[in-house]
Amino acid sequence: MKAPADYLSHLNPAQRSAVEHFCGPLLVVAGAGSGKTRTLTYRVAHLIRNHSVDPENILAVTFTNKAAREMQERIQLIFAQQLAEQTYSHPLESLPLQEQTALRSRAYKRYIKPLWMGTFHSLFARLLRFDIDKYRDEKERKWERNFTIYDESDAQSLVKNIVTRQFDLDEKKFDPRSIRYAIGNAKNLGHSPQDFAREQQNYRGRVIGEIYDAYQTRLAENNALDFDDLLLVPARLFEQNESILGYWHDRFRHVLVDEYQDTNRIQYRLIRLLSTNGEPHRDRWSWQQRSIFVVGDADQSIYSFRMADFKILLEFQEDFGDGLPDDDTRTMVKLEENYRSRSNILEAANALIELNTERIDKVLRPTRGCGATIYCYKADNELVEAQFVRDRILDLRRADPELDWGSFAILYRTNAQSRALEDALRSEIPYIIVGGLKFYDRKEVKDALAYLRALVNPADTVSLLRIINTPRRGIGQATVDRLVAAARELGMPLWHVLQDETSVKTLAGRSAKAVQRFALTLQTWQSQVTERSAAEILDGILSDSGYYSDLQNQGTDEATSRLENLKELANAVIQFAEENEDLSLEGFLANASLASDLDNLEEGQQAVSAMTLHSAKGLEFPVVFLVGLEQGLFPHNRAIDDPAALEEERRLCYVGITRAREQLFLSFTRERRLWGMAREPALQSQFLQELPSELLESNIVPQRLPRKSVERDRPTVGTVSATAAIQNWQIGDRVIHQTLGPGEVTLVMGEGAKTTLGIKFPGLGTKIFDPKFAPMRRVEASAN
Ligand SMILES: Nc1ncnc2c1ncn2[C@@H]1O[C@H](COP(=O)(O)OP(=O)(O)OP(=O)(O)O)[C@@H](O)[C@H]1O
Ligand SMILES: [Mg+2]
Repeated sequence: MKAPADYLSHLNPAQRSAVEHFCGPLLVVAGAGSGKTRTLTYRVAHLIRNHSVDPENILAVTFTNKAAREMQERIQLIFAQQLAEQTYSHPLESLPLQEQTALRSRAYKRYIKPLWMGTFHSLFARLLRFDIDKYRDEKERKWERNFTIYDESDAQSLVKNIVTRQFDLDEKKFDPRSIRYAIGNAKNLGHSPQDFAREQQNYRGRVIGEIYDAYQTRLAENNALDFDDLLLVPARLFEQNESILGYWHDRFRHVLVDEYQDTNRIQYRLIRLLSTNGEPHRDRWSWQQRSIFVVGDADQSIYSFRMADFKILLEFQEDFGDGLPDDDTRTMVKLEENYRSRSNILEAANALIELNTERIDKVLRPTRGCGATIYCYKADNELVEAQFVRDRILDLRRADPELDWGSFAILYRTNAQSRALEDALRSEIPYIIVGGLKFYDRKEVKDALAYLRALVNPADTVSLLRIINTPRRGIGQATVDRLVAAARELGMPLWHVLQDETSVKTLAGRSAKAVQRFALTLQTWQSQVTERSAAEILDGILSDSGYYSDLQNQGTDEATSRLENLKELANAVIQFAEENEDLSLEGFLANASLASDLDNLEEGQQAVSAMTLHSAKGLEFPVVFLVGLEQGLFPHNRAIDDPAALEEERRLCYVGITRAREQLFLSFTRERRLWGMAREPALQSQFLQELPSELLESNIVPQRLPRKSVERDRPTVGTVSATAAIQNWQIGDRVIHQTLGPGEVTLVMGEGAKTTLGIKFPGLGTKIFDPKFAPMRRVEASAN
């Protein structure tokens, strides 16, 4: 019998029961901040420590790479502490620093390294590195294990290339972005190009089907996968090949998933296949020595636009408990205490989410006392709003030295909102944009990665094309076109054509020389790929290709900053090698393609975090600013007339509020400049009105609408009587709508009781209403 583990004392009884549950399926459902992620983390430690599960047999899925790192650190600490007790009979913290480091490193090697812990994409990309060579797509095409991962912009440029060059279509009519989106959706539904084509009714759809088909061909030619493939290919592989599924099923005896409410159908398929080996029914016996453990909160489901479906969470018990005795407590644990937020913040969050109709009621009690009142600030415009945020951060820091920059988060609905905030913060406050300014999306970083990819996987024509004349080396577009055409004609990859003397000789003398020099530089470094470290190769290829000197010659501030970014990329290569004991370029490249936006946020980094609400999931901060609470912005314009979408926006607001531990600021503006247009009047978000007014303090004059007046579906701006509604509406009439604010009638259809109106709201476009039911009144009749 092992001594009880200390870490169990960090858990409440419900959390503990979830951690101690050994075999079979288990669902933990609970509201925000109730310790779901903590429970999952401790469970991994417990499986290893108490049930002697080999870490190799554990697959733990996190929502971000950062979350995976945090969990690993926590588990590493638990085992370092255990090793300290076993080896020295002393607590870890009492040992000399050197011993502590040695024990941590032993814990890392023994327990963390063999664990498979990460996002769906990173875990299944890793799995494909073992087995993708056994996969065949519907056209019997195959991929090699050194495949390249195309991120979104690579995928888009491939689509663009097909649209404009291969199909000779007008980019304006066949927008590569929306076609890539359609392909992504088809893939997420598991539809092949053939399935897709079969469903199309019109010409455009059929053309997109052909583009999809060509896109797949090009991916296969380039030995590349896009992000969707990282999940779709393993799912198909498992279904194609029983023995491969059998192997991984046997390997991952314990599967754990965080944020299960945002799982999509493909992710679900993977989890289900791995846990059940594809068998429809599992009895108690078949669950022996294995488990599936998921945690989630349907109220925080915010990724439906990426096909996430919280019904997957609601169906878990039926799904995995099928064949087991009908006993709720065996397959579900509820956590009902919130450890994160001050009670007043939690109360506001609970009151808001209760307005959603599509939800299951939950209990979420505070464990912490009341904190500072939530403050709601009305600003004149987005610049003043940004100044408010900056000034509050500075004030709070001055007042409380314990608050470091990392204690603050600024959350907004759309990425574009960050600019004004950045401008205000820049000179005085260190900040990072989580998810917006993607390091790996910067041009110079992408160029450098393309060089590296071309070295590792010369078949990767997309990367080759990106760098063939970057920096300019006299290989003009006409030359590139000829080379590409030659590659098609000869049926060989572009890379071979570049090295093929006969083809190169057909080019004009100067171009031919430039091509030869370029090919030679690549060849030289290619031959070093296995011998030198990734950092040396990066430095070497950027020097020899002339990339560095080109930037140095430019001498501008921008070029300097690009050089700094490339230096930072070299740091990333080195850091990756150290952390993963992996010196290979392939390893680094896979990691770089997957680097989630959230990776910009490092543990303990001294900076204010600014990010979209979507990126904030799972995180917590002592002080949170939730900005831009304006109707049309948040809730987003697209959601206002769609009840299901509006509920998702409300969940997003719930996620935002529940990120705050101590203090919450809300703000909105009177006017806002959006999408580079003139300033437009803005109206406060309905979510502000839905929060209990007694929990808020604000600078708003006149007073906020009393809470009672915002009960759903009850018009409150004026009383709309039947007679008032049946009036002679005319184009040009001015109205006030309860949530959308002032507007002007631009369209009148029908008459009397059957009138329908089109009303234009500044900044929101035209909306169609039945005046009998719309919560609005006429304030000024048209002069006509
Ligand atoms: N039993 C506990 N005792 C004290 N603190 C706890 C306990 N359980 C969790 N916490 C703390 O509460 C906070 C929230 O925990 P955690 O992030 O695991 O919640 P969560 O349910 O995953 O939240 P979210 O829904 O936002 O993902 C963390 O700071 C965590 O350390
Ligand atoms: Mg969590």
